[in-house]
Amino acid sequence: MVVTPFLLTRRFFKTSFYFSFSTATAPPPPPIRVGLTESVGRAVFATRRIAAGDLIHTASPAVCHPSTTAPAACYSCLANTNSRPQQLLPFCTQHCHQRSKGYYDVEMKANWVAFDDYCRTHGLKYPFLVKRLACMVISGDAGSDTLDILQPANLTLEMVLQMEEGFVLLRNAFTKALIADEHIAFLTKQWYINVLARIRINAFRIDLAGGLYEDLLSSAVATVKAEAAVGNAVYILPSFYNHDCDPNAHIIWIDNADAKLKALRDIDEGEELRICYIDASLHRDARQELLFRGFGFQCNCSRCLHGD
Ligand SMILES: C[S@@+](CC[C@H](N)C(=O)[O-])C[C@H]1O[C@@H](n2cnc3c(N)ncnc32)[C@H](O)[C@@H]1O
Repeated sequence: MVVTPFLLTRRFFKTSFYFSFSTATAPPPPPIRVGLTESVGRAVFATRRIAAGDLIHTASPAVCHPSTTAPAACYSCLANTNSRPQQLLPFCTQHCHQRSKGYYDVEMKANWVAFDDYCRTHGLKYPFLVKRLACMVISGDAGSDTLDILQPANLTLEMVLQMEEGFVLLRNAFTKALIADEHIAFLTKQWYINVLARIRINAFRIDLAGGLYEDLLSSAVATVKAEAAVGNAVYILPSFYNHDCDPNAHIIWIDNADAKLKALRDIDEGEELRICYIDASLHRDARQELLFRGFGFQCNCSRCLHGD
């Protein structure tokens, strides 16, 4: 595999603070770099040897949203709110309440019954992430180009047609709430479809390991098996990790939507870091089918190539 350097754009620097080397007190940069490959687009590579079990880096979501079946999840960070004071709900702490104020106030101005019904009737979860991002853009908490750097999914005409209905309902909710035209100028059908196409490939389903973490060294499998997802999130740097059915890294969540990327085994300098997007214990055909339906690619990892 030939690797060429990947030019990090200004936007990437803005959204991924782990690559900022500006101050003497800043934590050391993570031992990785993003490079371009011939066969799978961009990929993450180790810049030094990483030992099994090491924390490679952490990442905060660019956008996240609790699932409708997780009423106890903090509306901001997805942590469990069960033991929090009533007045803080739907947030877990004053900190989450404060940092979400901008987009939450925007969201509270609109009536979401029609939009939420549309999502529920069609069993859709990703439009909630678009709604959250749209509120963040309107409040100034995020740029409308936040996810542009991520790889988009190839969409069928049927998918686009279904998205159009969601777009109309989202835009109507804002216009009926009298949000000024100039604040929703970004919210075009094309923007909505572009964002959803990126979310489709790059969103992670969040299952919190909580106190069970010590038992979860192989939690790449454990997390995809768990049924009770607290929500979904999109990250920038973790989105550059490619998939492998025998991964050398995994992504886990302990108490909230902040992701931890950990090494599953010793990794050499220059080696590509890959995580598993699905349940690696499935047989080859089932894995291939899931990856093709969910992410639109035929897996070229060595397990699949060897028919394992
Ligand atoms: C989350 S992105 C990973 C980063 C991506 N390579 C990029 O350039 O942004 C997932 C996409 O990477 C590619 N990919 C990841 N793992 C792959 C694999 N095992 N085999 C083939 N393509 C893969 C597919 O195009 C997939 O849709």
